[in-house]
Amino acid sequence: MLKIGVIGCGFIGGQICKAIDKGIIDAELYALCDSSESRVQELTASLKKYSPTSMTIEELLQNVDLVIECASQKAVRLIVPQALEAGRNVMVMSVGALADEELRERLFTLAKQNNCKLYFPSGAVAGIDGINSASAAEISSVTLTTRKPPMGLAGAPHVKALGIKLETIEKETLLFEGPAAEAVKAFPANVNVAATISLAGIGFERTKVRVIADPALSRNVHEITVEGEFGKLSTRVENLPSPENPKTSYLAALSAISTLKKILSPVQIGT
Ligand SMILES: NC(=O)C1=CN([C@@H]2O[C@H](COP(=O)(O)OP(=O)(O)OC[C@H]3O[C@@H](n4cnc5c(N)ncnc54)[C@H](O)[C@@H]3O)[C@@H](O)[C@H]2O)C=CC1
Ligand SMILES: O=C([O-])CC(=O)C(=O)O
Repeated sequence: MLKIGVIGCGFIGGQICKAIDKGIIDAELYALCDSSESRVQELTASLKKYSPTSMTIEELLQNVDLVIECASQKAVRLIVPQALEAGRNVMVMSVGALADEELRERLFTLAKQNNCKLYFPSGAVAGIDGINSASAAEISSVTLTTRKPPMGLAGAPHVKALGIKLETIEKETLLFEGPAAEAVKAFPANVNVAATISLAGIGFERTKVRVIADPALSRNVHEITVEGEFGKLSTRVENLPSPENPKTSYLAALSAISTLKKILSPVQIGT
């Protein structure tokens, strides 16, 4: 049975572990790692079937078949190269880290050299399947418009750097417009989806992103528009935010669970 190690025991990590524990994913939950040991202990206590071992990153990488990163972009830089060098397959949630071209090339090269798989779930958006298909021909433009309740953008470097007072925003306000390469640095915990879209489509420089704070919203809304030789594609999701971490949408955790099911299934549906 596939041995899984989860790095990051927050909302997404918790949902993945609970899905394995309930038997929704036919794999063994072997190890957990978090910079906060109390998070590991709380999550372990909530499980019924498995009692995964709390490990350091180095121990975890030596003991599992599949490493799941659901921690932070910083953690991707630290963990994923080591995991690939150790010959492990890796699922990455903090995809924004791959806006760094040097890191991206290094990870893709290591995956190839070590015969490993790197998985990037669709996350909180719909339409990655269509972008994948469309990219088999020319794509001329890709735009992501992300709207979140203002406090769902709290702590973002862009918000801090510009001194934006999110609590005083009274109407829909455009906070950022620019390439995905800049968006994922400006909002590292809000638009990882822009990185996934860039990887699937036309890259981090040509993918355009708009981030809007809207006090009228209670959901995280992501709209994608793609034009190319295939025609035009538009998607819109209205995501319920996680009650534990309002920056993250529930769909993002479900996409990780769904990707795990796909990895384990002999039947593959969708691009
Ligand atoms: N690809 C996508 O569509 C989406 C990606 N994300 C990203 O996925 C990641 C996880 O999201 P959530 O579960 O909502 O976050 P969370 O904040 O609920 O949990 C993250 C956990 O990782 C731990 N952590 C952080 N850095 C670490 C490190 N270097 N080593 C070990 N543990 C570390 C934290 O202590 C925390 O327990 C975040 O980076 C988030 O931005 C979130 C939503 C959508
Ligand atoms: O969960 C979401 O709505 C999107 C998100 O935070 C991200 O892509 O980083």
